[in-house]
Amino acid sequence: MTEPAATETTRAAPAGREMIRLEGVTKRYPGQDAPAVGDLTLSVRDGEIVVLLGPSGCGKTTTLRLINRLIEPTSGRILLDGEDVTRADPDRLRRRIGYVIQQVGLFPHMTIAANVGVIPRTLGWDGGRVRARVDELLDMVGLDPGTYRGRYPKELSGGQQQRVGVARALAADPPAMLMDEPFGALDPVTRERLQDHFLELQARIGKTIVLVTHDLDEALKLGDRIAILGQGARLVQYDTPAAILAEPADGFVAEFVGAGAAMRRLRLVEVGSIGLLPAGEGAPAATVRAGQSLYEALDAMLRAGAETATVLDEDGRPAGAVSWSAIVRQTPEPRP
Ligand SMILES: Nc1ncnc2c1ncn2[C@@H]1O[C@H](COP(=O)(O)OP(=O)(O)OP(=O)(O)O)[C@@H](O)[C@H]1O
Repeated sequence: MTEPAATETTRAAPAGREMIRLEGVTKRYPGQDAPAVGDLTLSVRDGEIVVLLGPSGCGKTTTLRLINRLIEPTSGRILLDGEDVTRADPDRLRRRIGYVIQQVGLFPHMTIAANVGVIPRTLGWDGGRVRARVDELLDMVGLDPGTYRGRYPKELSGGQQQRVGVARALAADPPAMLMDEPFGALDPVTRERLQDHFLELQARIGKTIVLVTHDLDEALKLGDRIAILGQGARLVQYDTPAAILAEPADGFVAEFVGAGAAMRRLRLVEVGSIGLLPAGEGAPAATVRAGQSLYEALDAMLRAGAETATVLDEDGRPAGAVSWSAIVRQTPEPRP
């Protein structure tokens, strides 16, 4: 029996035009023998989230900061929407690229509204327009403008400050956004919630995003594509989360994705995308929605002590069933 090819729960990488391109980019810090970034070529398409993933010190942050020229390359070219920005005015460039960092970096003595409005004010927008934009942005990141506009950063939780950081980065509606460990400083529950919110937001605004993390699960969850970097920002593999888990390019990547790659892959495959069995009679012990992942189906089965789970369609009606053995067949061994 042939089953339809499984689809990923993550959004397919948009096939759009190239928005960011690094071309043979090298960065050598003074006094360092090896370059922090050595001859890196990387292309990011319009509207996709690319995650830079790799061990500590491999050059992720340096790569990110080269894109908005907080760090100047030793050699190579960086293109934004086809334009060589290596010689562009850095201030103008940074207005076209939002930047979000782990420590948020809000101005402590300024209200939330003033923080979010920094760039529009530098651009000379009038007061009314800045205010309207600030309220729109706070709303967009899930903070009630009436409640938060006049507060100071220290009066907000870490997660709320992070949302303000994102609002500020989006203020001038830049086509691209750079995010350096944006959820790194948050507790696990807040981090999960903000990641989900971030994906919902991105589904609406479709920015081109380069995000740095050293957390594999974060990379798998957020990335349309993941660039796995080795020392000196050597591009070891650049592919979708599912492809990286299924076919690690070499021993370095295999070790990085580690044991658990097959389990992690289950999170990326939708229940509804594998061939379903007919739904059984009577009340099901375990149920799962078609849009949930095989991981969640397995979890429901384990909790119910059942070997199958009934799959419900959007209206909550049984659409079929998924079995333990069908899930096992969907999970090929990663290549050694
Ligand atoms: N300003 C600097 N001067 C000299 N060397 C630097 C400077 N900044 C970074 N480096 C070196 O460049 C290399 C890459 O650093 P970078 O911060 O880009 O790595 P990273 O992958 O972001 O690391 P982490 O995950 O630990 O933040 C490291 O060896 C680091 O010590």
